Amino acid sequence: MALVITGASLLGERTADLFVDDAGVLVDSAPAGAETIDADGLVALPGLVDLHTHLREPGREDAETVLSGSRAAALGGYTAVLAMANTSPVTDTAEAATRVWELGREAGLVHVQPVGAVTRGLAGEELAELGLMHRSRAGVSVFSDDGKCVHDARVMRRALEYVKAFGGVVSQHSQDPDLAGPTACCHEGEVSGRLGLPGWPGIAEEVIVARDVMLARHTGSRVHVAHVSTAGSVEVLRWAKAQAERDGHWSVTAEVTPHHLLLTTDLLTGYDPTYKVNPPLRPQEDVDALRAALADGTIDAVATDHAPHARHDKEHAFVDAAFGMLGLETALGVVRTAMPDLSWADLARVMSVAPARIAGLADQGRALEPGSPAHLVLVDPDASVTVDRDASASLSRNNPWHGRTVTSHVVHTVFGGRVTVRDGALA
Ligand SMILES: NC(=O)N[C@@H](CC(=O)O)C(=O)O
Ligand SMILES: [Zn+2]
Ligand SMILES: [Zn+2]
Repeated sequence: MALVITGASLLGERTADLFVDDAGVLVDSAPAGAETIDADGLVALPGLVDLHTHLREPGREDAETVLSGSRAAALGGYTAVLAMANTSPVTDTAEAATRVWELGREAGLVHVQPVGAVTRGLAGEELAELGLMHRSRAGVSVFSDDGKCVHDARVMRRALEYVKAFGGVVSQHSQDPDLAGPTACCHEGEVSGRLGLPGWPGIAEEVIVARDVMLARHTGSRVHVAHVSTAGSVEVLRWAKAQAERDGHWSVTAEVTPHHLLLTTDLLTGYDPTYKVNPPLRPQEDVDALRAALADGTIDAVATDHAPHARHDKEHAFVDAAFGMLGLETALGVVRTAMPDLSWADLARVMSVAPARIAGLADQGRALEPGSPAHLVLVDPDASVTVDRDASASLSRNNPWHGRTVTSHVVHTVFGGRVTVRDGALA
C-alpha cells in the first residue's frame, strides 16, 4: 500500500514529507490512495542493517526462529539482518543458505541474508562450499565461523583468497583458542582474579586481528572483524585501515556491539550469567577506546550479535552458562545512550549505510531519496524507554538491558513500503 509520511526530520537535519508508491519505492509526490503516517517530531533514518544476528533456525527453534528473530529485528528498526551460520545443521552448503533465505522471505519482515560458514561444520579444517553459496539464490557474500575462530592461518589465507574472486568478505570471531584457553568465561583481569573465574585476555583477540589484517593485505582480500572488544584491537585496526587506504587493493572493516559500548566487566561481581558473552565485557578503558573508534570511523559499524539462548542453557552457574545476550530490540536505544553526541547522520552511517555496504546489500542503507526502496525507520529521539524482557518478541529472555532505561524509541519501521512496526508494536 502507498504511504505518505509527513513531517519527519530526515537524519535529524531537514523536515520533509516522504512518499512511497505501491511498489514500495520512494517517489517525489504523493501517490493516490496512500495511508498517512504522522511523523511530526520523529527522526527518519534508513532501515537499520545488522551484520551479526543469531536466529537459531534450524536446530534451536526453542531459542529463536527466523520469524521470531525477524519480529525482534523489525521492532528494533531493522530492515535487514545477516543470519549467522552456527545453526544446527551449520549453514555450510548452498541448500542450507537458500533455506534460511527462504524462511526470511516467508517471514517477510526484514531481509534475512544468510552468512555462510567458512569451514565445513565450523570445524576449522576444510573450506565450506563458498562459491556455491555465493552463486545460490541466497547470494551469500559474507562468510563466518562465528562462535569459533578460524584459527588455522593456512585455512584463513585460503578462505580470503577464495572469496576475493567474487568480492566476498570473511567475518572473523577473533579469539585465539590457545591464549584464551578452553574454560575462559570472562575478561582476564582484576575482576576475574577476585571472582575466581577463568578469564581470557584481550591479547587473545588482538593477535588474531593483527594476523588477519596481514593475511588480508597479503591476499589482497577483505576481512571484517566481528565484535571488536579491546583498545589494542582498535590500535591494530587504525594502523591497518591507513595501510589499506594507501594500498587500495585490500580492506579491513570492523564492528562493535552495543553491549561493548556500554557495559563493563564490573557487572560480573554478581555472577549473573546474563552478562556472560563472547568476547567478554571488558574494563572501562576498552569501552572508551571503542566509543572513540566508532566515532572516528576506525570501527565501521554497530552489530548486535543478538544471541538468544533458552533458559535451560543460560540459567546455570556462571562457568557453565551459554555465552551470549539479546540485542536486536534495544540496539538503537543503547547506542544513543552510550554515545549521546553521535549525530543522527553518524548513527545512520554506523547502523545502516556502512553495514549495508560491507554486506553488499545494494537495496539497503540508501539515502531517503526518490528511487530508493522504502526501507526506513522513524524514531522518537527524546523518548526514555525502560526495557522489559517479557515484552520482547524474541523467544529467549537473556536480556542484559531488562530494567534499564535507554534513550529514543523505534515508533515505525517500513520494509519495502510495508509497515512492519506501527506505534511501537508489530503491525
Ligand atoms: N556472542 C556470544 O556470546 N555467543 C554467540 C556466538 C558468538 O558470537 O561468538 C552465540 O552463538 O551464542
Ligand atoms: Zn563471535
Ligand atoms: Zn555472534
